[in-house]
Parts: sequence; C-alpha cells; structure tokens
Amino acid sequence: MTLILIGFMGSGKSTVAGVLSENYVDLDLEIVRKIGMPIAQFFEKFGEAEFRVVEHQVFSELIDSGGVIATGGGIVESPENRELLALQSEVVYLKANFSSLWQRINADKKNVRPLAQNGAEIVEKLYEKRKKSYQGLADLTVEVADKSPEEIAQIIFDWQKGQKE
Ligand SMILES: Nc1ncnc2c1ncn2[C@@H]1O[C@H](COP(=O)(O)OP(=O)(O)O)[C@@H](O)[C@H]1O
Ligand SMILES: O=C(O)C1=C[C@@H](OP(=O)(O)O)[C@@H](O)[C@H](O)C1
Ligand SMILES: [Mg+2]
Repeated sequence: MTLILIGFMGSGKSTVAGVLSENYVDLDLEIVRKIGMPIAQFFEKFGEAEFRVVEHQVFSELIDSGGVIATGGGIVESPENRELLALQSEVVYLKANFSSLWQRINADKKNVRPLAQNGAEIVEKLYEKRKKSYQGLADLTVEVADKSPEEIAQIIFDWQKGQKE
C-alpha cells in the first residue's frame, strides 16, 4: 500500500513525507530529475499544461511503489490523477487555512513555486478551487496549521496502525 500525501502548496507534504520515511518519494524531485531543470524554468519554457503531462506520467509510474509519496499541490488538477487517487486507500490530506499556507509559501524562499508568484487573491482562488478535490479524495484529513511535522507524522502513523488492526 502506498501512502500518498495531498494538499495545497505549503501544507508540508514534502516535509512530513521525510519524517514518515527515509525512503519517501517527492514527486516534484522525480519530475525535476526527469525534465533536467527546475520546475519554475519548465513552467516558463513549456507552460503548466506540459508540466501536468509529465506530472501524470511520473505519478502513474510511482503510485504502486508501496512507500510514501509527497505529491505536488496540483496533482488534483488532472482527472486522470484524481481517478488514480480515488483507487488508493491511504490518501492523506494535509489541511490548513489559506493564510497559514500563504505565510509558509512566502517564507520558503528556496523553493520557487511558479503558481505562487501571483498575488494572494489569485492563489487563494486556486486554493478554493482545489479544496473540494483534496477533501473528496482523502481517506484521512489532518489539520496541520498548528502542528509540528513530527506531530503530524505521529497522527498518520497512529491512523495507519489502526487501519491494519
Ligand atoms: N508543520 C509545519 N509547521 C511549520 N512549518 C512547516 C510545517 N511543515 C512544513 N513547514 C514549512 O513550510 C514550507 C513548505 O513545506 P513543504 O514541505 O515544502 O510543503 P509542500 O510540499 O506541501 O509544498 C517549508 O518552508 C517548511 O519548512
Ligand atoms: O500547486 C501546484 O500546482 C504546484 C505545487 C508544487 O508542489 P508543492 O505543493 O509541493 O509546493 C509543484 O508541484 C509545482 O510548483 C506546482
Ligand atoms: Mg512539496
């Protein structure tokens, strides 16, 4: 069974995956490896639609790996990815209010998120649009705004243990 973390940019998917497993897969890092350039540069050169094609390809190759996968916030944009996620039973949604996410995104200077370069209003619209998809696909929802990555990982571990009993 693959544990898949979903949620908006800044929710901590990459960070929490690292706490959950030493061998986690970060989909964005796999994509960067495949395209041979930073995501922001790929968006500039080829656009978002092309990024989604590569994202789906990489996701469908890794979804049955059996480990922990941190997705990118836009994984729910493609209907094909939503179908894949609906078939999984360990999809964990890291949920937070927009202002917490926006603060984190802006503090995280080393990771340039092309879709977060627009103003807060535009990014909040994207958040509102995606929210239902994250919630609808989640087998577990964790409120992350006031918790440390370790606390969040512990909640997920405990839930997983309960699933297996
Ligand atoms: N639980 C948390 N509490 C405070 N800051 C966090 C938490 N989880 C992640 N962060 C910080 O928020 C930023 C985004 O985290 P990241 O794991 O890259 O999110 P995502 O992969 O969901 O976009 C990073 O700077 C990270 O250090
Ligand atoms: O929300 C999105 O569309 C994106 C989120 C990013 O991942 P994180 O959610 O890990 O920041 C990354 O995949 C890309 O910049 C697009
Ligand atoms: Mg990430």
